[in-house]
Parts: sequence; structure tokens; C-alpha cells
Amino acid sequence: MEHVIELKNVTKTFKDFSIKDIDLQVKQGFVTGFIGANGAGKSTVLKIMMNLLKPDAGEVKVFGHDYKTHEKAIKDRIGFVYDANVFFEGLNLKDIKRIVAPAYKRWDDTSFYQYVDQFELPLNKAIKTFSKGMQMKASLAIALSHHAELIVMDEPTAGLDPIFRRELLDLLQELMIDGNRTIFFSTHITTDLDRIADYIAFIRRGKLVFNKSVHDIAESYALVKGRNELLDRDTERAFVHTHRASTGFEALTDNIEVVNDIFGDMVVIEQASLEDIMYYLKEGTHDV
Ligand SMILES: Nc1ncnc2c1ncn2[C@@H]1O[C@H](COP(=O)(O)OP(=O)(O)OP(=O)(O)O)[C@@H](O)[C@H]1O
Repeated sequence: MEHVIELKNVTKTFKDFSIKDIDLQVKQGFVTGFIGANGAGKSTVLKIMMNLLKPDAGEVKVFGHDYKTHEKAIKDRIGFVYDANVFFEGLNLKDIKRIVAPAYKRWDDTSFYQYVDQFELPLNKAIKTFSKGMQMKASLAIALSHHAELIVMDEPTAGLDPIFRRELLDLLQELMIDGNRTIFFSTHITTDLDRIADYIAFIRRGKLVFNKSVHDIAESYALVKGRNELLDRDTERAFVHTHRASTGFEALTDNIEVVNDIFGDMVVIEQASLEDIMYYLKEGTHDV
């Protein structure tokens, strides 16, 4: 099985927003980061992947199976982490463990208590008294304690302090040593992705712009800087988006060869960060 998650032509329409015709395949054994501006549709896609939301049209397959026939078997193999209150607020972590553990075939108590210890979580305090970061850690401890092959997370590092954030990324990297595991997570913190992501999926206004390896992204995109006089209607076509300032222009290209042909050494070409790519593609003039 090459792809653990496959979305085909997935569409979901809300009153003021829609997910349009999403085709997305998540590769097994890799970490894929899911990025996009606020309101681009990341949580909606994650919920569709988790069968918490039904698409209006299209196909969703996880581990090659359909939720209609294999919901329990699929969920057994996924650890899902998100920041909304998944748990009954009045309960403590011990109670929650008692409720959740029997639902999983491969629940591992030792692992659970190890994470509780490592994340310094109190077992007997009501979840509603937990800080946002502690709630995320609790959600993680549960998700990681049943040997999930697929870990799906909605902004797992949001609300975490920088030290724990780094520890979490290290932990996720350790989990990936088992070559069968797959991680798919959304984030706004692109430096997290620089640390651990193999693939990046980028969504803009409900449409998937790309799903590429970090290597391909580094090869495809570049930031170009030069004097404004170099720009005209023709030369500007080499760019996805151009930003002019009084001191000169800065632009994103997805075709470095063409930029080299047109401008030669009259421009400076630099590697584009994920943040640059997100910023320029947000306003981009054409799809890629
Ligand atoms: N149940 C719903 N009913 C109506 N509109 C919804 C519903 N759920 C989400 N939306 C709308 O869909 C759009 C996308 O929301 P979504 O939460 O998927 O974005 P996101 O990319 O996860 O954003 P953020 O980065 O801010 O968390 C938003 O405009 C939101 O208001």
C-alpha cells in the first residue's frame, strides 16, 4: 500500500465556503505537513479524513478501505490529535483512559503511563482545568498509546511552549523510525515542517495547490530580487506573484530556468522558504 489516505474528487460545501474537488494522496512511511492560510479548509479536510464530516461528493479511502464498511478497523489504526475538547471536560485523564482504552485492539498501558510521565500530566485533575498545551499533550498521550500506524493531527504544536514543541517534533521523528508509520498534520508553524516534513500539501481557498516532496519544492520555487525597471508585462510572466517596493521587486517563481533565460545575472535568485511560498501563492495569479 503506497498511500494510506486517498481523497478523490472530494467536495464539501458550507454556506460561505467549499472544499473543491480535492485529490490528495498521503504517502505511507512519511511525514506530510498540511499548510494553508486561516480558513483555507485544513480542519475541514482533516475531519473528512477522519469521517467526522461527510463529503458531499468524492471518495475517501484510508488504508485502502472505505469508512462505510471498515470504520472501526480504520479508526483502530489511527491516532487523532486535535485541540477542540475531545474529552468530557469533567473527567480526569485516568477516567478517560479507562473509557478509551477498550476501544483499541492494541492499547498499551505502559506506553500511556510513559507519555503521561514524559508530558508531566496530572492523572487525577479534571481535564477542564488543563491549559491548552496540557490538553494537546493529553490528546497526544492517548493518540500515541495504541500503536497507531497513522497519526493525524490538527495543529498539534499550536499552544505548546517552544521547548515542548521541539521535544514533540523529536518524539515524532523517533516514532517515524518504524518505517511503516505515517504522519499527516496541519500547522501554521512552517519551521516545524523544516524540521520533520518529507512532503507538504498546500491548500488555498478550499483547493489543493500542491502536494510535493520538500525536495521538489526546493527545486521548483525560488525568490527573485531585482530592479523594478526589469519588469514589464512579458517578463513578469516568469513569476507567480510579484511584490514591488521603491527599492526594487521581490517575486516568487516556479520556473527558475525561465528566470535565468530572461534575466541572467541581472537578478538575485534565492531559495524560497515555505513561508515565502505560502505568502506569494496566497495572492498568486495562477495555479500551479
Ligand atoms: N460546520 C461548518 N459550517 C459552516 N461553515 C464551516 C463549518 N466548518 C467550517 N466552516 C467554514 O469553512 C472554512 C474553512 O474552515 P477550516 O476550519 O477548515 O479552515 P482552516 O484552514 O482549518 O483554518 P484555521 O487555520 O484558521 O484553523 C471557514 O470559512 C469556516 O468558517
